Parts: sequence; C-alpha cells; structure tokens
Amino acid sequence: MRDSVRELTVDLGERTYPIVIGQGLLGSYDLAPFVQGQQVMIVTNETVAPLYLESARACFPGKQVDTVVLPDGEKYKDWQTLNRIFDGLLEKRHSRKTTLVALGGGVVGDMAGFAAASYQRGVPFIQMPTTLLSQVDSSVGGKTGINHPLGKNMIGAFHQPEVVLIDTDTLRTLPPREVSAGLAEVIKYGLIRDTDFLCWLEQEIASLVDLDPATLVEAIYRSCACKADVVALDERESGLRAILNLGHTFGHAIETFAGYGNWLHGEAVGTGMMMAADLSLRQGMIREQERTRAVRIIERANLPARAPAGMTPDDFRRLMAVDKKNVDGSLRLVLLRALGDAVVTDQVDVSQLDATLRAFCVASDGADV
Ligand SMILES: NC(=O)c1ccc[n+]([C@@H]2O[C@H](COP(=O)([O-])OP(=O)(O)OC[C@H]3O[C@@H](n4cnc5c(N)ncnc54)[C@H](O)[C@@H]3O)[C@@H](O)[C@H]2O)c1
Ligand SMILES: O=C(O)C(=O)C[C@@H](O)[C@H](O)[C@H](O)COP(=O)(O)O
Ligand SMILES: [Zn+2]
Repeated sequence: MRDSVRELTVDLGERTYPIVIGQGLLGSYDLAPFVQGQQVMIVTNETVAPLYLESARACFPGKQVDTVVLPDGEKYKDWQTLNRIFDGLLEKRHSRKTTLVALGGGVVGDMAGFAAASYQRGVPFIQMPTTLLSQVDSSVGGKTGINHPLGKNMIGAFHQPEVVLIDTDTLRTLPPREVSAGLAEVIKYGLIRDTDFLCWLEQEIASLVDLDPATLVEAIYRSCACKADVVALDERESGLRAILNLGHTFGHAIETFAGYGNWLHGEAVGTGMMMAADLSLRQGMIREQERTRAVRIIERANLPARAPAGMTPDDFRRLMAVDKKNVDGSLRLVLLRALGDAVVTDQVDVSQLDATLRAFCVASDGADV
C-alpha cells in the first residue's frame, strides 16, 4: 500500500470496517477482496458517471460489474428513483451474493445503502464517496434512506458498508458551493466534540475553501475519526450519536421547506448550527463569545446565515415537529453546553426558541419578520 494512504477503523464488532483515505485511489485500489460473490452493481448518477465510473469499475478486477445511473439531485432521493436500483438489479439477475457500490455524493450513498439494506432482505455494499460531505460524513456510520415530502430521511435503515474508499482527488471537480456544504459537517465535529479540531479549522478554513489537498486530507481524516468514534459508541442512536445531528432539526426543516432542491443539505446544516448556537446562548448554556466563534467559522466557510426568504417561525415549528429525535410529541434539540460539548435536550424554552426563529427568518422581500 502507498505511504500516503491513511486508514481508520469503524469498530463495530462483526460489522467492523475500514475507511481508506488517499489520493488517486479510484482506478488503482483493489476492492475485489471486499466482494464475496462475482457480481457488483455500481450505483451512481448522471453527473458522476462521466467523471469517475470507469475508474471505479477498475477497482473490481475479475468481477461482473453492472451499473445503474440515477438522475442527479436531492429531489430524486425518493421511492421512485430507489426503485430504479431494484429494476437494474433484477434485470441483470443479481443474486443475494451481489455487492452494491455507491459512487457519488450522499444522495447516491443513502439510496444505494438503503437498496442494499433491503434487496433480497439485505446484501453487502461499499461506499465510494466523491463529495466532501459524503467523504466526511454520509459514507460512514450506516444511516441509509430516502426523503418523504413531509420529512427528511423519514424512510430508511441502518446498514453498514464493508469498506469506505475515499479518493480525495475527486474533490478537484467539485463546485465551490458543494465544498462549503461539506465544510458545514466538518465544522460540526469541532463544535460537538473536538475543540482542538475547531481551533485547527479556525487556522485552516481558508485553505480548505481553496481545496488545498494536504489540508483536505487532514480534515477528512479527523472528521472520519470523530464520526467513527461516535458511531462505535452508539451505532443505532440510542443516545450519544444524536449529537451528530447538531443543526439538523433546523436544517432538515429548511430542506423540507425548500422542496429538497434549492438548499443543499450542508447549507441548511450550516444555518441550523448557527441557530443552535443562538438558542444555546439564549438559554444560558454558552457565552456570547462562544456563539460568535461558532457563527464566524460557519460564515468563513461561505455558508448562509439566514433561513430561506419567506420561511416563517410557524413553518419551522410545523416541520420541526416531525423530527426523528422527538419523543411523544416533545421537541428534542442538540444544543451546545460549550464549544466542543454538545448535548441532546428536551429542555427547550419555547419563548427563547421563538426568539431564535424570529432572528433567523426573513420575509420574502428581505425584511426581518
Ligand atoms: N447517511 C448519513 O449519515 C448522511 C450524513 C450526511 C448527509 N447525508 C445525506 O447526504 C446528502 C447530501 O450529500 P452531498 O452533499 O454529497 O450531496 P449530493 O449527493 O447531492 O452531491 C452534491 C452534488 O455534487 C455532484 N458530485 C458528486 N461528486 C462530484 C465530484 N467529484 N465532482 C463534481 N460533482 C460531483 C453530485 O452529482 C451532486 O450534484 C443529503 O441527502 C443528506 O441527507 C447523509
Ligand atoms: O450519522 C448521523 O447520525 C448523523 O446524524 C449525520 C448527519 O450529518 C446526517 O445528515 C444524517 O443523515 C441525519 O440523520 P437523521 O437521522 O436526522 O436523518
Ligand atoms: Zn448531515
């Protein structure tokens, strides 16, 4: 193996798997040892296929490699598009010994993973993430699924991959807006659990925005290490894992309001983390200086600082009511006790939440609400 390749392990007993991170891995890294049978189905989309499908195929020497190419976009993370994966598997007579491969961003990863969790009651799958967001977050941890018009990721399954292969060279073709979206989840790890990483990010954020290769590898490695650690402690989100949802209750409400299209997941999470920091301050959990630090690093990643124009506090309340963390109708949020220390709480002060929602909502004409 090359010197520049870095490896981590997601420690889950019999479901333990490696995360392999490096440059130029697509096309040269042999993944055949991770495939039990002869059949491989690569699931990708119409944007990624022309860029990386041929290199990805080369990672499976000696195997029968078929492909399903999906339309591109969060709005296709739905039942109808998921069914195209099953159509492809059945048309090509893939058996229960097949291995699915997700080649693309988090949308492809979540859908291919869910297809793998349910095809013939479950087959193995491999993650080959090609966006920053999918390399630092969605390819690790086994959450898979699709959206519903009434709520984000509402249908899905936990299904861990056999291996995660991260070729950081794929980020060279990523549009800047997608880089910023990925940085939101990177910053999240600093805010929830790793103050050293947060300090490092404050030094390096400009290099990351500019896609400096060495800085990116370090950020991806540290992000994956943080996620692997949390997932190993609480694979199915019975407690601790919910801290990975910092900013997501607000963020998922934004994505659903925006119809799964105009706002990227990472952008919504960026704004959502600012809102979580704002509410943490209002509830007396952090100081103004800490809120400012959190907001500043998110802004420096070029992420939006307000909710979508026209989204009202009532829209937030209605959409946040269907969040998966809620129990018996009571809202549960991830808030900050300090930078680097997140907590899941149902102690949400309704009037302070209203103040946060009003502070982040803007009318369609751009005025404060
Ligand atoms: N399962 C999890 O734990 C988890 C974690 C975080 C996010 N998610 C989910 O992931 C999704 C967001 O993922 P995403 O940000 O990767 O979005 P995405 O999958 O939509 O990819 C973003 C865009 O980049 C394109 N693209 C992918 N790789 C490229 C490359 N190398 N060069 C150029 N273009 C490329 C895609 O075609 C797409 O247009 C959301 O659905 C979110 O809910 C899941
Ligand atoms: O892996 C997790 O756990 C996360 O919460 C990671 C999030 O970044 C991700 O967006 C996840 O899909 C959200 O999970 P959900 O259970 O709120 O749908
Ligand atoms: Zn997320």
